[in-house]
Amino acid sequence: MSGVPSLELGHCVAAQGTVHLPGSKSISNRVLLLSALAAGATRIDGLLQSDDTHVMLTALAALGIKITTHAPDSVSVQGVSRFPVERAELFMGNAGTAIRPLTAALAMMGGHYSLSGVPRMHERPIGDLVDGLRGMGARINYLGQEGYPPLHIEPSGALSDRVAVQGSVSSQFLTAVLMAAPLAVARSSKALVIDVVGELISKPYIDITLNLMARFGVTVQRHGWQQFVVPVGAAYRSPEHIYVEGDASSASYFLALGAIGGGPVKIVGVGAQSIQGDVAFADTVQAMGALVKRDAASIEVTGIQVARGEKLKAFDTDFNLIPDAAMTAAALALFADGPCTLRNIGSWRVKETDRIDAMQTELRKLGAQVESGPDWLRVFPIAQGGWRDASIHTYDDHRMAMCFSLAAFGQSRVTILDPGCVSKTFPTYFDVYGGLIS
Ligand SMILES: O=C(O)C1=C[C@@H](OP(=O)(O)O)[C@@H](O)[C@H](O)C1
Ligand SMILES: C=C(OP(=O)(O)O)C(=O)O
Repeated sequence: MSGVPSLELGHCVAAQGTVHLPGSKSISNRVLLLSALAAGATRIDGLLQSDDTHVMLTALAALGIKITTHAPDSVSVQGVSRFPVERAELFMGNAGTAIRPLTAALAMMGGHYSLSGVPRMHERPIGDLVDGLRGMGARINYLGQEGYPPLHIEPSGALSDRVAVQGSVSSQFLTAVLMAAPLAVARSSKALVIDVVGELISKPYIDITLNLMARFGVTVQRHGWQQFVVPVGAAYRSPEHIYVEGDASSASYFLALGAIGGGPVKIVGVGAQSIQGDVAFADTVQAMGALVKRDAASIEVTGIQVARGEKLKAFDTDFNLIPDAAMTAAALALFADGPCTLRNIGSWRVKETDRIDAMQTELRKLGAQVESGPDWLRVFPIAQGGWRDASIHTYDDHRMAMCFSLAAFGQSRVTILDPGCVSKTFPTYFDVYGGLIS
């Protein structure tokens, strides 16, 4: 798909089949970094192969980490207590899960590093993380605009045993400090107390972080969402083998396809035992009227209304806990029986693009009435005869491309521009999609 300027989607009436999900982006990038910082070697299977994991793998290799590839989705990482390479310029693409945790780890480890990304990455805030790290003694300078990458990191003196991190712009700042914390604990021989300032968003991603840190031998003491303590003696130990479960955000497109395309669509790789918050998107499609069956590691959706010629039920929902899968709900709203409101999604404005503006602009092209505010979006379904043919801009945002593939179930001709942008998290998305629809 890479390099293809556009993809015209045929009109679809049905979706049915089984999808084997690619590995979770959030888990893959966390596990890669934790393996690099752990005593011993870790074999990782089910690793996501995409732009976001590619930049993390490339950065770790540039830092001197030994990575052996067994198969495209299987690597072994030899952990270190200090990165062997003490001077490096690292390119982080547009991967929030790479640049933010690596910034914290590099700031606490010593060495001279610069981190940069694609132009959009230089518009995505990192100031709250840098302020927190500077507050504990790290030396970080901005190479461009204050508050945004690119950054330069220098070795610091003693690090304090207390750090405050703002949680209201991105949970990735807290994740970054948590994952790097054992490095600070090792240097100071004191527990590290992390205070969260402001209302923490996207909380389930912190659960992923704590779960994986525990699998690498570090148990964080947690006081609600306000304070986290990483104890004296905390040090990562390899669990030897980690299997990465399927990506729950990627699952959302297929859950939605099952709902609007009749199904059954079975998604293998995430299920009731998933550690990812985005599996809760199955509750959204269920509340909209689809039939959902959950097993430990799979979910099956049947769009029972489609057979009855009914529409999906409208919703008015706070999506703060699942900001990525929430975009799929905005696309599903086109097929609802009334206006659908997505609330508490302000973080959309600082992701791959301003997703509130982008969604509004592109949904309107199809004929939908859309309203929005600083942190909300309301989508009115498109009535019979109201659909318009449209070329959908994707703003280099993988989720825009994947969400708008659902519009092929409407009554217009839909063309996705720059479909290759799905390579950020799901390079084979349109092949998998093509195998389900008819
Ligand atoms: O920690 C993570 O793996 C992620 C956290 C979320 O970001 P925010 O915390 O910025 O909402 C999410 O949108 C992103 O795709 C992945
Ligand atoms: C926000 C996203 O990515 P990132 O990890 O770059 O923040 C996303 O994948 O929707």
